Amino acid sequence: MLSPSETKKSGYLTMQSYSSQGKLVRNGEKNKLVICIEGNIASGKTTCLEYFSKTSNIEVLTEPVSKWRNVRGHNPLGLMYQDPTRWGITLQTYIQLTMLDQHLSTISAPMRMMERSIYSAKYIFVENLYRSGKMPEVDFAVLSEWFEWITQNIAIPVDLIVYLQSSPQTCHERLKERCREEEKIIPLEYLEAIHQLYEDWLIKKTSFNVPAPVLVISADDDLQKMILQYEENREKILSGSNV
Ligand SMILES: Nc1ncnc2c1ncn2[C@@H]1O[C@H](COP(=O)(O)OP(=O)(O)O)[C@@H](O)[C@H]1O
Ligand SMILES: Cc1cn([C@H]2C[C@H](O)[C@@H](COP(=O)(O)O)O2)c(=O)[nH]c1=O
Repeated sequence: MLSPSETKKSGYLTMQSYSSQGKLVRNGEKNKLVICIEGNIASGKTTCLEYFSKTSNIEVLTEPVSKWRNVRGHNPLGLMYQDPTRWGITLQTYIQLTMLDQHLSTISAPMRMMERSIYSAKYIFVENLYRSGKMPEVDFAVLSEWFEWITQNIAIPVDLIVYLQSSPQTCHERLKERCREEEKIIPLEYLEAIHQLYEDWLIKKTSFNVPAPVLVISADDDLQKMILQYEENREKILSGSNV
């Protein structure tokens, strides 16, 4: 372990000190806001990020789905949808790594808006695989140990969660329209299960720790109305506040 005075440089990451909770923290980015856009599959997260990417002084990070579809020639996302019991751990281990990589990468602007988080990968998707009986207990235990080690030892600050709250039916329609090959077999029931986990986490707050205040935006509207909502909420989002 590094002592607080030691510095370890690992490319994009300079870990130099510990927080008051004893976690490794990055230096120099204390004043930068991190906003995570959360929501069901095809709820409109990427579209929302595209809209805000036109604002100056915001860095936008979309989910690294292309990596999940192609790691050294393999497609863990596709494999997971074909056989979740066999490949769920493979996909979720890789997603956890790539999300951690995004959280720890240097922020190039005063504010970062990113799609989902290491938290939703675990609290929504791993949880869903496990609860639906598609992830073996041992796989869930190993992923949970990894997640707990990461979140207990590394500071992963999030200032605001913007929850795009949409009905599973809307997401199902949009998902069919988007037509990602791997997702063609997703039934409405899958989106309903993901929706319920999101609601328990971010609205009822009865399942897992919520790492930041939550701003809820209803996302069933057409694109024009969504833009109006984004404008109505612009100030809150850009100041990292839900009030
Ligand atoms: N408000 C909206 N009304 C209609 N279609 C939308 C809306 N927002 C996004 N879409 C479309 O729905 C699909 C999923 O949107 P996307 O932004 O990729 O969702 P996510 O990133 O949450 O998975 C895309 O085809 C997108 O063009
Ligand atoms: C974070 C996360 C995502 N997935 C799957 C769900 C979707 O098929 C894609 C992400 O697409 P979206 O349109 O951005 O929602 O990846 C998963 O299976 N596990 C996860 O942890």
